[in-house]
Amino acid sequence: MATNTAPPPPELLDLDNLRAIKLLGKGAMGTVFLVHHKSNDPFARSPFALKVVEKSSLRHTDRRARHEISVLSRLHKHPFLPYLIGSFENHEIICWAIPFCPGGDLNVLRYSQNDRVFSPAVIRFYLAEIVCALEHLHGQGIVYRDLKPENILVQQSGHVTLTDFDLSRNLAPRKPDNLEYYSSPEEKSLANLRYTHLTGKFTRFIISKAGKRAFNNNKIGLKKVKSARVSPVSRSNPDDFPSNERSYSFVGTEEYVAPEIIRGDGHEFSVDWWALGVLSYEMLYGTTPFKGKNRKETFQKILLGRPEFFGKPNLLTDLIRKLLEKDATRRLGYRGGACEIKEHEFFRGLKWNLLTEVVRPPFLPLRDETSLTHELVQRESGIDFIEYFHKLKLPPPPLWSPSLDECQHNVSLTEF
Ligand SMILES: Nc1ncnc2c1ncn2[C@@H]1O[C@H](COP(=O)(O)OP(=O)(O)OP(=O)(O)O)[C@@H](O)[C@H]1O
Repeated sequence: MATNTAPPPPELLDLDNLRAIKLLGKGAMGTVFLVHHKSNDPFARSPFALKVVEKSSLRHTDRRARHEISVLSRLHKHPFLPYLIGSFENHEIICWAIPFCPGGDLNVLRYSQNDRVFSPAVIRFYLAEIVCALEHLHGQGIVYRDLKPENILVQQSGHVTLTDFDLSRNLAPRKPDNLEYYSSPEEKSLANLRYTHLTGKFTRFIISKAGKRAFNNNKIGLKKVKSARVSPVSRSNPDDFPSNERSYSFVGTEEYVAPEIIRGDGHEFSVDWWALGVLSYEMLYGTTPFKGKNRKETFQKILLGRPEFFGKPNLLTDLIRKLLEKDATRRLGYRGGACEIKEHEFFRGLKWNLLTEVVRPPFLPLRDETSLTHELVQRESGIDFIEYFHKLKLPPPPLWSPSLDECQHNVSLTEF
């Protein structure tokens, strides 16, 4: 799927020459603008998205931003992944430009459907593209760790793009003839140290009576969580273990987080296949499979609960069941990676190499945003980017339209 040509070096953005046309969104880490080059592209015919992260006293925000930039710089124009157009850093901000996706995200799109679910044919299309994107990431040694509908954007063409790589991690590729994972003693002791903080908070609620019973009677080799601690620091430096086979960080998004992340067993690429199972379930039924009343209950369900399926079993429910296997080593995709998932019967007959050629994906953005952007620029409704950014330090403008407010948003676990 990826092109073989090396990407051109990302340009150093000239902020004085950029103009913010509108605010695209705001996440926990950054603010995303639609911008254009004032001199090279005065009519904003090729606008792009600019993610701006304010530097703060918390050093890890800067690190996460730089990590995201470094991951993006490694993604060579894959059809379902963004690439780095350019970046800039000064004493106040770190920002980087990526291609603009005018179709919103899969969460908003799902909420716009009747019954707030997608048909199996639509699910098949989106899953196929996401599998290709994850395959490419895993091939680069990147585990994504934040797959959720909000992070799947729709391009003008109707094809998808994964976004938001600040939770991703570099892992050493799996050794094919050594499928069992053993971490080095050094890594384990370092991970234990890092856990000390986070697990303290986490285990206090996860080790409830039911949890204790499960941990004691575990059938799939659950490691007992030490009465310990778990550290938010784990998220702060994605490169602490540059060539690990596993990561011990506690990251992800509550309803999407894999059991092995909660258990603290160490995790690797198959956490993305678990999240793919959760995503498939949500697209099919309009709700995630392990949603509880609160975080504690959600995590207990992830560890102990079985996903409930409605109606007759079919190829899609079979795929979901195999992705939602709690034992990572038995999960679809663990041994054979993306190939194993592509070979599932649900995708039978799909021409993987022709996915990008699909000219009528299930949904196309209603209006060509480029012409809308052009109009905004003509009316001079754009604001100078630097000025706009400084104004953000004042009380922020409303970020979401009423229709967006209706949507539930899955928020990444940034800190524990
Ligand atoms: N390339 C893009 N094209 C269009 N909109 C985008 C693009 N990138 C991001 N957005 C919008 O900006 C919002 C925030 O972006 P993003 O999720 O990358 O920020 P974040 O701070 O990393 O978020 P998080 O809270 O998940 O860590 C997204 O939900 C999306 O609506």
